[in-house]
Amino acid sequence: MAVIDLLPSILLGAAPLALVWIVVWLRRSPLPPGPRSEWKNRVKPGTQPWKAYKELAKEYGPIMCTQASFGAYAFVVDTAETLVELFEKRSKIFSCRPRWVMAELYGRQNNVGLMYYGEELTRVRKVLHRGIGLQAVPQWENLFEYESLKILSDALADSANLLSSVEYNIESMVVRFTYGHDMDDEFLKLATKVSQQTGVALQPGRWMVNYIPILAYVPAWFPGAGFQKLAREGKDYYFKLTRPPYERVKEELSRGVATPSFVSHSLTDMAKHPHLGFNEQAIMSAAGSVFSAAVDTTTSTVLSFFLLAATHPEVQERAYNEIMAVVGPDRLPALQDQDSLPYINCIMKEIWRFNPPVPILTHSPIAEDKYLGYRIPKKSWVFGNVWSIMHNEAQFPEPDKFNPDRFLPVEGQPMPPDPKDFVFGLGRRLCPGMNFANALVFLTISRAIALSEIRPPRGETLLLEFTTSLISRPKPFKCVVTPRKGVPPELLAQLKPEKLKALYKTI
Ligand code: HEM
Repeated sequence: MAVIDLLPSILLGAAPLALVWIVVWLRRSPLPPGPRSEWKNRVKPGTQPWKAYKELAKEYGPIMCTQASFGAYAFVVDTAETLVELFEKRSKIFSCRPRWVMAELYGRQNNVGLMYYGEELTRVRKVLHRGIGLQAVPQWENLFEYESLKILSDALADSANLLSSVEYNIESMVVRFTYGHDMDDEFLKLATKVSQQTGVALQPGRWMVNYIPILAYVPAWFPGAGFQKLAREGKDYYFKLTRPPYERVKEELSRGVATPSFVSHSLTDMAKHPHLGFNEQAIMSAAGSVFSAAVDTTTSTVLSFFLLAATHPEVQERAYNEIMAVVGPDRLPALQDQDSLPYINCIMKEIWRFNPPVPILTHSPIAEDKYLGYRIPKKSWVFGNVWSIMHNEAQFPEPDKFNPDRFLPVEGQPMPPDPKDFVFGLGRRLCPGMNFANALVFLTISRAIALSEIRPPRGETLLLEFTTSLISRPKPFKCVVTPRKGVPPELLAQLKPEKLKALYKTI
């Protein structure tokens, strides 16, 4: 019998199935409300999208569907409650990253920040937790001590170059911590190049392959497949940045001459504690991710401190008085003092609230889910608008005012949300370097206040403006850093190059 003769029976048999499918499809929950196609008119390129989303959320509510392109939906979450519900309470579902095929071709899936949810991510995050988590912080106390003093010493010596010196010092510290070596120019050039390339790979709307993943299989010689050549080049750069420094530590460790570092500790742990399940690829990925994750975010925080301190001298005075009352004039604040310095902690929270270094978190669900009766499809993009949550007028009155007092307890009044619960992310993607960053930022701020005064250049008014980028930081500004009057010379002497050199040797 010919197939054509069977066609009526096949169609008849398939009809009920098709009917069931159509009914299920029609009865699906709706998508959340949102501006859809109008979205592009409401979020102007080059302006901070987190502010536009905040305005849109006033019309559309705590979760809105902004756009859909090639079947991928994008949602923006605007309230603390919804973000905690999705990213933290349902973190089993919402802990993946959206698919960026171009970033995969660039080899960036080895970078933890972009890695998809799964076994490999769990393993790499375990390596990171052991190496940079809370229990690892005391081991690196001398590194933080050194770094906080070096940043201040350079700021006092040449405040005109504050922005570049802060960034350079943080870069050097991260390399020293990760591999136990001093950073050289070649590493810095490579890291800068890799970071630019990652930015290019992630550019929204630029790569057709992000929308039509099958294009990833088109060979490089095929007309129009120039992206393959770029991606190959990007992959080679990433390899050069992450493999040789790792191999060098491994080789030094085998000869017993490795300086303590994240990599040397992790390799030692792998050999001594097989039950941890570490492997070399996971250690190399973890180490290769630290630089990009740590430098921009920490630099943003320290620069925000200098800008906000310069524009708020009264905050510096109150913090100085607290340090004098708790620590006294004869020594510098140390990590152990943090819990006894509530006002300094309020300043840190307010800096992170005022300009969260990562204003928007990007997660993706591994399965379809429902929230408030709305459907959130699998693999969609879910943006957590941390900036908006940190500028919610109900919880943070006058949100555009820098006011550390808002975090001091007032009898009978509820405390506002702690910015640290949001600006470091949530759930299974929570920043593993949070305690590391906290230690460095606390020492840098408290020591800068104890030893110096930070002011705008004479006759100038500083603007509190921040960049529009994945990691937002203050726009270029100038401030003047001078030694505080009356500080005992022995304390200021700790900033001298020879003293710093001696401290560096103890790390
Ligand atoms: C003030 C400084 C910092 C801030 C504000 C910050 C913030 C963040 C945020 C928001 C995320 C994404 C979380 C999410 O998607 O939910 C993240 C991820 C990450 N951070 Fe940090 N971070 C800082 C410093 C550091 C430092 C010092 C390190 C390392 C020493 C570090 C290592 C990482 C890594 C490896 C990831 C990727 C984790 C993953 O995707 O699973 N961060 N950080």
